[in-house]
Amino acid sequence: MASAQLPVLMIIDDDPLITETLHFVLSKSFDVYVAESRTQAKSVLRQLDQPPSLALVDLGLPPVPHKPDEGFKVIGELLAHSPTMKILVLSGQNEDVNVKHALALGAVDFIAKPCDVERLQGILQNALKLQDAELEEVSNPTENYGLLGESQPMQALRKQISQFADAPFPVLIEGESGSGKELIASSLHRMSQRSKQPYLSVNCAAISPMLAESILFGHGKGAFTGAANSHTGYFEDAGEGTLFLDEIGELPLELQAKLLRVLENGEYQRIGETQTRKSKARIVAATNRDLREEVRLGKFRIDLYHRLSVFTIDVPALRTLEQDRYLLLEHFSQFYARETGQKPFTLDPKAKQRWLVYHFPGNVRELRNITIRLTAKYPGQLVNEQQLSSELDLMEIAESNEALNMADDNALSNHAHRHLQTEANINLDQVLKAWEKAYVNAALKVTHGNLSQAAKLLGINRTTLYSRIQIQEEYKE
Ligand SMILES: Nc1ncnc2c1ncn2[C@@H]1O[C@H](COP(=O)(O)OP(=O)(O)OP(=O)(O)O)[C@@H](O)[C@H]1O
Repeated sequence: MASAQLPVLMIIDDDPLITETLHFVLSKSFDVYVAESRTQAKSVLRQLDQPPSLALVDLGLPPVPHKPDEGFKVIGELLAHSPTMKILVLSGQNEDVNVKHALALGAVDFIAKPCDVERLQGILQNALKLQDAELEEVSNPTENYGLLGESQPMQALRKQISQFADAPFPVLIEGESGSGKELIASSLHRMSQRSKQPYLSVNCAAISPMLAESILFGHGKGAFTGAANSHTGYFEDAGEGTLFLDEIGELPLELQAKLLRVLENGEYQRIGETQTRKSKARIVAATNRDLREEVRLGKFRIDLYHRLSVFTIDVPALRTLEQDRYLLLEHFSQFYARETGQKPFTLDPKAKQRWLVYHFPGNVRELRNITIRLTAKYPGQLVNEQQLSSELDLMEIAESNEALNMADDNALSNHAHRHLQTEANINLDQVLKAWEKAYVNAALKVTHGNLSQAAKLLGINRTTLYSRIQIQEEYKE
């Protein structure tokens, strides 16, 4: 019998040998749920009363088990479902680039297969302990409601929060994953005159579309099969407090109409009842999608978008917060050292430089996770640039290539610098050939294979282009 007291752990892996063994061993300490694919994981999540505290995720999952893409998507979806979940990657596909990308997406750590079960137990217990400490920190934030940062965009953000806290309109919070939207929603509540009233948070991505209406608005007795008693919904439970609708872009279209009505006049009905009720709750919504684009695609109602977006808070991405990256590092390295009974690590000057130019695609959540790993690996030690780089996402190089301005010497040399730091065994000839090939192919694509035009585009003559293509072909063979 699964005990309600045990923390919930979800294992997502398509290898039955792994899932069965882990289920057997870990069931003593965890309430274990297993899924073999991303689709199955979603349906298991929807059946659970409370989100899992922990997840163990394989990267290569069906329908493309030889690639990490499904695993990457699972990480995003799990965090969308429950932002405080601790996700560990358990993977045989431990090429650096994959593992680091998974970490940047929000996983706390990775464990290479085959894994030592005892070590795994320890890692899971440790993640759980940190999660408890983090939840406690959020419920007891000291200054600024836990929102750290002194940079100009953070100061502007705080000002906006205090301006909007008591405004009689909903607030829409837009920002990348891990940038602090949930923290901002709770700050809006705590700063408002409603702070003594309930603060309820519902993740629209996490509720089944079938049950969403009942969850939000409640139902009357006998409203549908299985509705033995009447039930209040979130709007009712929130009373005069704040209702935070996270991932609002995921709300089914039919419910968007009902939400619009509540926003317009506060009115709603429980399913199966004719009595109209009034909600006095303040609505705060958040999204990491571009809602204007969702409107354009017909997935989000334009009238609802206009209602929600009267007051919009645009949360800055961590990479735009300059020295805050360092301030957050200091804060979290102290925090995790304290929580794990270790001495904090410190970055040496070069590592510090690297930290300050890193892109942080997963924002503050990624920063926290990097800090957790560095605390575990280098307690009380000085971390050098190479040690730090091996914790950072390599895919940023691929992305930064796109934004590279060839005319800008600095951008090029920064790019080269990062490339050298993050990839072992670079061969300059191969790098240059790869660039040449990319340009030649692009020119041929743009000109639909017309050699003369492609040569013109590239600023070389036709025969030179022809011989370069031949060299490339020979090189390929
Ligand atoms: N400015 C900040 N100061 C301190 N902690 C922060 C800050 N911003 C974010 N965090 C922390 O980073 C983590 C991610 O933040 P949060 O869950 O609020 O992000 P989010 O934008 O809601 O992400 P998602 O879209 O994935 O749900 C949390 O642990 C949060 O406490």
